[in-house]
Amino acid sequence: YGSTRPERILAEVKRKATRGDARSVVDTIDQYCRHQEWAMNVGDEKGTILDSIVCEVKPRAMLELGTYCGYSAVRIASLLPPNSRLITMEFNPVFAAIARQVIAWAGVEDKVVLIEGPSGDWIPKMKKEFGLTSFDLVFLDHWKDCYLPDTKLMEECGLLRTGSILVADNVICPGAPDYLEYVRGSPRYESKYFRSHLEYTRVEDGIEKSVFLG
Ligand SMILES: O=C(NCCCCc1cc2ccncc2s1)c1cc(-c2ccc(F)cc2)cc(O)c1O
Ligand SMILES: [Mg+2]
Repeated sequence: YGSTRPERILAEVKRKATRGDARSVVDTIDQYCRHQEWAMNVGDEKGTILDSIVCEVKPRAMLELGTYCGYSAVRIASLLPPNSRLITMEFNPVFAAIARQVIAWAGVEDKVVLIEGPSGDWIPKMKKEFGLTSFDLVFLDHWKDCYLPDTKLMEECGLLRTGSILVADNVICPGAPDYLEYVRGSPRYESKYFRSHLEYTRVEDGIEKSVFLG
């Protein structure tokens, strides 16, 4: 019977990573996905860029769109200051179920809230549901053609404040051309491209960091 790739990643984490050690969970997934089977985690190279931005911003309230197996949620949560929280959103219930277990194994479940469902449904509800005023940092790593509409929706719902930072994965591969054009062309954003590679490959990819100017 065929297990799914996320199930095989979880099995590897339970076999090789130390419970409660977020770093070992991240390293185990990177090793597995580099040497056994590729998977769409942000990965070690782009992950280091993400880490530096999380450490610089020290977000109290952070949103991740696209959880997958929980790799970046664990990476981010392990760097969050006390009393801060990552809300991570996953559309696919199979991915969400695996991610919950990966997040628990890493011992970061008290910093992470995983919500299931489509971003378009959730974004308008988030202020009320979570008693939020705005997000300090948003990591976009979900459907690439949703980056732009969801960014506009977050603006409309007042989830971004002057200084809120958007970090977008995969702006080259698979690519988010309409999103890039928007954040780079809009006077309401100050955008910067961090050149890197598609996770576990030599293919060019990159991360776009965009500061909302209000
Ligand atoms: O699609 C990607 N990631 C999104 C998965 C969609 C998950 C969603 C989450 C969610 C939450 C709320 N509302 C709606 C949605 S939809 C993705 C794909 C590649 C890639 C690159 C080269 C390839 F040859 C093949 C795949 C690499 C990456 O780093 C990715 O992130
Ligand atoms: Mg990605």
